[in-house]
Amino acid sequence: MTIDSNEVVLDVQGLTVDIRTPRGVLHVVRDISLQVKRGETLCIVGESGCGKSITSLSMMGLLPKTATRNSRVFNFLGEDIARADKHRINDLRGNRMAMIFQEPMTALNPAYTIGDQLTEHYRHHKHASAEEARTRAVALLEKVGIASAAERLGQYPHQLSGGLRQRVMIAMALMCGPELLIADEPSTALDVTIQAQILRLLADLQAELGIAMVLITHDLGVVARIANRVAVMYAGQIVEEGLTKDIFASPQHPYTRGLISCIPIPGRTIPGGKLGTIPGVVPSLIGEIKGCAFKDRCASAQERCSGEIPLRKTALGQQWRCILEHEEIAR
Ligand SMILES: Nc1ncnc2c1ncn2[C@@H]1O[C@H](COP(=O)(O)OP(=O)(O)OP(=O)(O)O)[C@@H](O)[C@H]1O
Repeated sequence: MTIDSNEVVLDVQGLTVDIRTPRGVLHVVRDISLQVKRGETLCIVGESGCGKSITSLSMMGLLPKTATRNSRVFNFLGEDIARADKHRINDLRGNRMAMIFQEPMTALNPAYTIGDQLTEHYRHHKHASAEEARTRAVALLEKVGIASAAERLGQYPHQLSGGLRQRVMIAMALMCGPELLIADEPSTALDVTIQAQILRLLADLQAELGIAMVLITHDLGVVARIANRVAVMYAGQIVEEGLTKDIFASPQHPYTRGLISCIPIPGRTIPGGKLGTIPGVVPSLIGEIKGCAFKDRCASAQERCSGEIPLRKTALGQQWRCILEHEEIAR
């Protein structure tokens, strides 16, 4: 299929999300900007608790009631969805944008058959007959690699293995032909061989259908395998962003360097023969973070890291937030 790879499907500028809790307000997402183009996979990567899931839920309009979202720009296919009403968001969700969750059992209803769950949304959004919806459901189950698809329609989620349930979730997300697919740690709950199959399947479907995909992961190995671009999140901010090949070849932010040093890369010699770790924990998200959020864990931090942190860019579009010069950062 012909893909206009310059068409921006999702354009988010200056997104902030605060969550009210009994302990105080958590500033979970702090002024982030992201764009995803048609036919592209953007991976958002970072440690647990850095705001990846809340970022993805905000894109789908699925934030908890205790959350407040603000943004300068929040466009989906050129439409300002920050101002769209509930009815419009419901219409877009599941129809033109879809989400795959980490644990399919939380998204699948145990009381309904796979067939009912696959077809209900489609019939509602596409005004399709039961027969049309069934035909599409069988075709999609086959597409995601499920054998005896027609018979599977009559089964309940608990009758399927974890890997099959995740395939059903992917089929369900694709039923209405979405233009944006958001996958939040889609393979984390599965065992390693099934993980690889699910990621391969997602990558193949994304390429074949030309969908814009946002993949949330804490695993840089996953990023290396399927992302075109990567956004590294830390404490609610994007600290580095760029093409995957550039980020792996020349990571600029000390946090990105730390993450990369934690994974085995073929052909790389590891100093001392041991993979790295990043000591310390993510800072509290309550209150303001002065200067660089990573400074307390950064081996290269200096006094000026507590001041204003500039956004730097290469000519090729890689950007990062760090005040230190290249030669000041510990290798
Ligand atoms: N409903 C909620 N109420 C209160 N705090 C929340 C809620 N949802 C998320 N948080 C907090 O927001 C922060 C970011 O959470 P988020 O789930 O986005 O992180 P994450 O990077 O996706 O982590 P993980 O990889 O563990 O899912 C965390 O501190 C989390 O505890």
